[in-house]
Amino acid sequence: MLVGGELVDARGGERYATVSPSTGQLLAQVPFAQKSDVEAAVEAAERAFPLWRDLPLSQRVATLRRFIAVLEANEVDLALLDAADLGSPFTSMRSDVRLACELLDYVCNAAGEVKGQTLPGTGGNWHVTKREPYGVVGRIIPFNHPLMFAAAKIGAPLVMGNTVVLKVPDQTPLSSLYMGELIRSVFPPGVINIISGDGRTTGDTLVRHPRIKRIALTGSVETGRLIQRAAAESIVKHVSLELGGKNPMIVFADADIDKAVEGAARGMNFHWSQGQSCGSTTRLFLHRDIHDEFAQRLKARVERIVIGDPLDPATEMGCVVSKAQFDKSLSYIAIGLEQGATCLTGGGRPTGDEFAEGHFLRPTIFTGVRNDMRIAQEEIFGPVLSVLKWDDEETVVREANQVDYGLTAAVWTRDINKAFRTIDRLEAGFVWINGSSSHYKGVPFGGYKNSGVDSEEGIEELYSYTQLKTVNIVLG
Ligand SMILES: NC(=O)c1ccc[n+]([C@@H]2O[C@H](COP(=O)([O-])OP(=O)(O)OC[C@H]3O[C@@H](n4cnc5c(N)ncnc54)[C@H](O)[C@@H]3O)[C@@H](O)[C@H]2O)c1
Ligand SMILES: O=S(=O)(O)c1ccc(CO)cc1
Repeated sequence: MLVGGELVDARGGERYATVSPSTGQLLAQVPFAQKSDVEAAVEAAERAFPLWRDLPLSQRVATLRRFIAVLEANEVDLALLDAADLGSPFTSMRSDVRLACELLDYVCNAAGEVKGQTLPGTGGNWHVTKREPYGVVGRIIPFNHPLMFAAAKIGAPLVMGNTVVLKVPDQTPLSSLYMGELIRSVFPPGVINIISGDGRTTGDTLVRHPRIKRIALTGSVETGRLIQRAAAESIVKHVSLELGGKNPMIVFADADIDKAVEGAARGMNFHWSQGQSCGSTTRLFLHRDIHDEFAQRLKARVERIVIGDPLDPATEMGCVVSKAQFDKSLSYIAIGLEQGATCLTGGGRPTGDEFAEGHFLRPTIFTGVRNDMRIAQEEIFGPVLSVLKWDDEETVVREANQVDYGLTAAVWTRDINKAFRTIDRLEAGFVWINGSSSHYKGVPFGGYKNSGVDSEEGIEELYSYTQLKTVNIVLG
């Protein structure tokens, strides 16, 4: 782990194993941070804060640019670690490193735009606002894009003058820990501290720390709720949450079917993450007139996806991260069948000896899904797509909204009026018209309803790592 500029183990020597999801082999024993280790990381971040805060913005940006250069120079090694630890394809993990660099580049460019205001004077006085960092920020990330989240999600708090304690994902810690080694000399000691461990001890200690006012989680709804409660039991905190989704993609009969079929396959992120993406469009609403043809074309499309060894550059889809995630997908496949849906393709492990040991699953499509079925309501976080048939606009919008989540949504039509009418009524924070899956540089991403609080990736994220101070200059 990286604490106060030093590479350290847990003080008591506690470690846990991380295992390859594609072969079952032990990859490494990594430090398991206990309460005293979290305390040490927070103290190191506190010590580093005044100097880092007082650096001119241009110097903080220059430091982040050196960080980007280190990531770029180590793209292959970082991507290999993620492919081995997570099971996603090496080529996708290389693009994750590049995405992290792009997101960091945006943060560097946008930082100068985070400004205070001058307000109309009262009685000759001046009133100005300024933005100040919080101090130590606790940043907690999930398993599905390990390096990308570890690198990109520390950019905004750091550039705004905070120091950070980053808690890396339990299942996929290797690339984040290696990143700690690589950036040890880039940042002054204690500005960025990187700790590994679990949620219950390591994450919870960080969340409850009485001198951390600002906590940010990317993770599940369940963890988001636990964190809101734990934070509130400690002190009053600013908690931002990027959580799960059960995202609808609505295809009208007039849509460009070729593009929409590709959009549905890409929207599931079979290629990028085996469906383990919060923004995946996992509920596909097909208009009755195109339903059968569309479903058949989508089946043919996903059956062409090359499943294989995550380390092989030719692989398009790897395996899911753990036995728990594998079993969860299989149990939802069983539930889908039990509740009367039809498995159009997939439904289990691919055949072949090379798939016997790993957590490999075929892309799975269910048709005949009703909105009240569990596979239409609950986040599976695996390669399982639910297809629902629709007739009238009002019903499809109602059903699209009839879930507890509200992260992304997609609408496919050639009619701009239909498109806007529909997106205006969809309860989701990030909506595509004739698109899916993509994030765009500088464009905010965040959820409605149980999918989160606040947004990231746009200027609002930078503001969210500052607190507002109003200064009254009394002249009268
Ligand atoms: N909205 C987004 O941008 C986004 C992006 C990726 C993943 N996700 C969501 O993340 C989930 C999958 O990732 P996961 O399984 O790693 O999520 P998770 O919620 O189980 O874990 C996320 C992180 O929280 C930590 N954690 C767990 N319990 C904690 C606690 N009580 N206190 C403090 N920290 C705790 C974990 O150790 C881990 O580092 C899915 O629900 C997915 O939708 C959301
Ligand atoms: O794959 S997802 O989890 O949906 C995801 C979330 C955020 C970003 C960029 O920050 C990329 C992918």
